[in-house]
Amino acid sequence: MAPSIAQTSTTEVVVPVKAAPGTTETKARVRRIIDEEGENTTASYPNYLPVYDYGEKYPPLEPFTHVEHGKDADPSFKDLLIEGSKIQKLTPTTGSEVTGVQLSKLTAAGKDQLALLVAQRKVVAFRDQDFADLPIQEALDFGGYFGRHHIHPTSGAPEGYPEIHLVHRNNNAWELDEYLATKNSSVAWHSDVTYEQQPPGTTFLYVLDSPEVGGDTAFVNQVEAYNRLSPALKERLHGLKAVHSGFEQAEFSLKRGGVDRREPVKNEHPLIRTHPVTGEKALFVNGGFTRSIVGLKKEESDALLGFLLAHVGRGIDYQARIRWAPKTVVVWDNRVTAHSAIVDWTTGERRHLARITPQAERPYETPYIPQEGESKA
Ligand SMILES: O=C(O)CCC(=O)C(=O)O
Ligand SMILES: [Fe+2]
Repeated sequence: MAPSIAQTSTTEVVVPVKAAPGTTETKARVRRIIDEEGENTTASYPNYLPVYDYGEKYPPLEPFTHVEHGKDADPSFKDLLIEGSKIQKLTPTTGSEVTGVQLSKLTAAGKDQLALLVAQRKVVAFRDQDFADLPIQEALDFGGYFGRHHIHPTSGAPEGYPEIHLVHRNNNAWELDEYLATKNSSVAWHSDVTYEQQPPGTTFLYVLDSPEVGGDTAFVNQVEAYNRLSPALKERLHGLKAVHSGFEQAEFSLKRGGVDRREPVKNEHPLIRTHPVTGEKALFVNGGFTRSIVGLKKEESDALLGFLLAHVGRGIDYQARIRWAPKTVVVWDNRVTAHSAIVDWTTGERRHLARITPQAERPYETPYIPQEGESKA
């Protein structure tokens, strides 16, 4: 029977392993899903099937200077939204869909404009892309323009390309049942790997296989989530920091027999972060990794964080939901959004996506300034 991939509480992928990790033979440590499916795998992109290398251990990430290309961008978008292309808003505040643009053909100016457009719209779906058909290294070279590649500590990757994070399920039905036995919903809002000191910015997810119906991805706009707060609460939240932790993800992975390729870390980030390109402020908390608010007692922290996460989670009036048509590449700004897979298909169809995750600046905040019409009282 084909293996199934279990989902962590943060929707990151964990390997299903039958053998204990940490054996000494290097060869035995590498488990390749295609080996288990056999050469007759029905994956459209077998080169993207996940490999988990138990032998690999990476040193801690070093700080680096992030170059934010969105700052250099021409706001006319003339090198991105070229003649014949079409852009359409998905909702008034959040998300756009573009046709008639081939991302892989963009010039440097076009890529700068891509970073700007994504910062403004938060998430943009590009249809009819050749991305998945490129050699994996070319896709990585493209993504590397936007920042240093993040290598995920626990997820599977295509063989030889640890910079690619994979989402892969091919026998969803029982897994969803198992998941829903203890949870009411599969929705798990998160921003990616925010436990890192420099979490990702402009991020790419492209589809390799997807169910005919279902398995969409939802994105919520955390600038809008911030804007909706009262001036009094905004002012109070400024200056506060929250702890973001990767320990639970690592623990979960190991418990399931998966890998942990780097020692887990915690980092403190401002609760309200400023986007370096738009100057917008965003509520920077997420259910995947934000654990507590620094300086508050436990009950206070739990209550405030609980309110903020519930606020983001019910923001259907500032979300966009992307349907994965074949050859779609979704680009989003992880600094100002959270997202969740929607695990709603029970047909056993394969869902297989690849993520390229350039890291960005260390989150920073700028002081609270009342918006026009806002008074603190
Ligand atoms: O499966 C999805 O729709 C989203 C997966 C995810 O959270 C990610 O790749 O960052
Ligand atoms: Fe994610």
